[in-house]
Amino acid sequence: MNRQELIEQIKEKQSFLCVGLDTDITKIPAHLLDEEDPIFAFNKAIIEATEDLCVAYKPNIAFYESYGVRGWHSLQKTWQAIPKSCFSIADAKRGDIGNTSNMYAQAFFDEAVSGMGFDSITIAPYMGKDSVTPFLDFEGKWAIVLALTSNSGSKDFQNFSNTDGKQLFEEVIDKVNTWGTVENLMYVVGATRGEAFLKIREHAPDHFLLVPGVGAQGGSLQDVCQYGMNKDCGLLVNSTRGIIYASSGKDFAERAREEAQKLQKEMELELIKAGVI
Ligand SMILES: O=C(O)c1cc(=O)[nH]c(=O)n1[C@@H]1O[C@H](COP(=O)(O)O)[C@@H](O)[C@H]1O
Repeated sequence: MNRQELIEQIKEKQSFLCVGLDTDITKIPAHLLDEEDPIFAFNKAIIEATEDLCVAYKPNIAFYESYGVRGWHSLQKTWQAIPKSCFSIADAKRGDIGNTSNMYAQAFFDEAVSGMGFDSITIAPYMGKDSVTPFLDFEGKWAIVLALTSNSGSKDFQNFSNTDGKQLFEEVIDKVNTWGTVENLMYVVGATRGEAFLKIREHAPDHFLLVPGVGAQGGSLQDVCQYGMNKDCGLLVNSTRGIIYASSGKDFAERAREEAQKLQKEMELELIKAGVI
């Protein structure tokens, strides 16, 4: 999916919600455990219940690879079940020397080889240019680079500053900007970082930002929008546990839909407030 198509989806659905699919077999409703592939059965039900309310899905790869071959199967079926009108994110946080990054890109982007063709992948940029550009070389695909993350450990490195006061996450964005464009690069900025979005927008005014951390991690959607929204919206706000584990009973999909709908309604107001729709 390209940038224009993503913006159109946001306007049409009046939503910039990304539903995280971090599916933990110990947390899914007991009745699904009788299914041949409980993780996929859960994901399929969540996707069917939320696809008109969100514009993206983000399976976190750890929740699949931890089950070995069975997990990769569930992931592949989940990717196939994501509607083509939704942006798909392989949250894999990869990045290695160039030829290895190229193999990671193939694993998540090249359907003919791996059976999966995600639109995008999350990337840890610590190894620098040759670890990121192999993902950007895939036509029509996106690299979503970690900039300022939502977790408490983010300050260990990301806020490190040089003598001019420029922080590492700012340097990351300035440098990575020179490797790609607003058409194939996004940045991860945690919803828990509030006013830091002002600084992020100084460095990346037009890029889309993937924003995890609302819901279970307590980030504020209103703050994110106040400081981070641009004229095209420019935000994909993720919630995972707050949606997919809203209920552990037979009503899990309906309850997930209710939680997604609450966020969609709030997002609609923010899009109107910012003049995007
Ligand atoms: O790259 C990510 O998606 C990510 C970056 C970040 O800074 N913080 C963060 O929580 N995430 C991911 O976003 C999801 C958040 O899930 P919830 O806290 O349950 O909404 C998880 O899959 C995390 O791995």
